[in-house]
Amino acid sequence: MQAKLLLADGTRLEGEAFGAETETLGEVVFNTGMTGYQEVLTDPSYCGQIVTMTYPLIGNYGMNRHDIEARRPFVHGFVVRERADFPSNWRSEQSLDRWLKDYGIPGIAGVDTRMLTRKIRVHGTMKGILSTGGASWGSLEEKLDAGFLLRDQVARVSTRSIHASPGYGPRVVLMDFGAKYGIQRELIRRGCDVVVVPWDTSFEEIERLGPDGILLSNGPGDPKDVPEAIRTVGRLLERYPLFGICLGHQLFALASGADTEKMTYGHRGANHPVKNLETGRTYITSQNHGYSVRNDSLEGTELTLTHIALNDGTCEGLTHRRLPAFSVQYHPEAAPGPHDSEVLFDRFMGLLNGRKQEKEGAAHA
Ligand SMILES: NC(=O)CC[C@H](N)C(=O)O
Repeated sequence: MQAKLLLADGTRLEGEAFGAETETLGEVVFNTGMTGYQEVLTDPSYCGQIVTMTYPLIGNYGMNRHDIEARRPFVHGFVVRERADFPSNWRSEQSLDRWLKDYGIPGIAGVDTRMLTRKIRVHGTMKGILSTGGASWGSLEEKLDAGFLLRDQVARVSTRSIHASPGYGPRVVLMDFGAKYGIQRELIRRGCDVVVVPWDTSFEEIERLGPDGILLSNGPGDPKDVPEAIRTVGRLLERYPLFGICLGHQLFALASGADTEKMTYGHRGANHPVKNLETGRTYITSQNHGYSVRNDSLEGTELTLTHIALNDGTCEGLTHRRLPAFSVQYHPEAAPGPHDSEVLFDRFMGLLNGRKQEKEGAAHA
């Protein structure tokens, strides 16, 4: 079956259909990871996006239950140069094609992904429509014109109810804006008592859960699309130790008076160099974002720029000067990606334990 991908600038790409037979509209973005397509497909931050992989062969190690990052995928479509029909790996349980079919996600293969990526690098990410159901170019043009990109992705991907992973360590309320499992895994590995709450949980409700600290998760879309969450974060910040990751980092910045902006084509891949300005060390990081905190908006706030991207100088990390709160734009949970930055979870544990001891000290005094 033939598949068609039409971009907002009029570019028409034809290829071979795989995955589900359907039609989907989304923001066309590219990811440069050589491996990790399974973690990419299941990262809820891709909700509403059609992802192009720049690595030319995708699907060769199949799909397994262990490497998924959320209860289901939210990505809208998948674009590859060549897909592997016969995966070969001892962990593989299913082919990429079968898995995409099961979740109703369309894919297109045989596309010149280098040309597509260069286009996005120059003109920026753009709206596109992908059809695997035999639609005509004319009907796709109409639908692309009339269709619009989602703005309510966080509400679509966040958990609907509060749930816990009990532990004996400090209690962390994880605000789920589209959290990857990797974040919870890192907290549980450190013994935390994790309570996951929906993105729009009120300050009062979080307070009733008695947290020792707050983790703001990654998530899809423009951080300014969730103003109620920004207000809640502003109040939590004054009260609890806090760690923000990716979208969580952007919400922390907005709640502290800084500003964010859309990037031309963003950072999506597993080898983005980031420099820690405090130590001078450079880390290789996993990233997936299309917005960033404006460095020039930090003046007049209580935030200090702690990390920058070495490719373009954009903001990758912040610390609050008065409060025990910090954030990074990249993914320390590293799924997919290098494990360089796991230490950030230890830094957060340091803040949590400090607070727990303070509380216990007060109770015994
Ligand atoms: N992975 C994320 O949390 C991404 C944050 C935000 N949606 C962005 O694209 O910048």
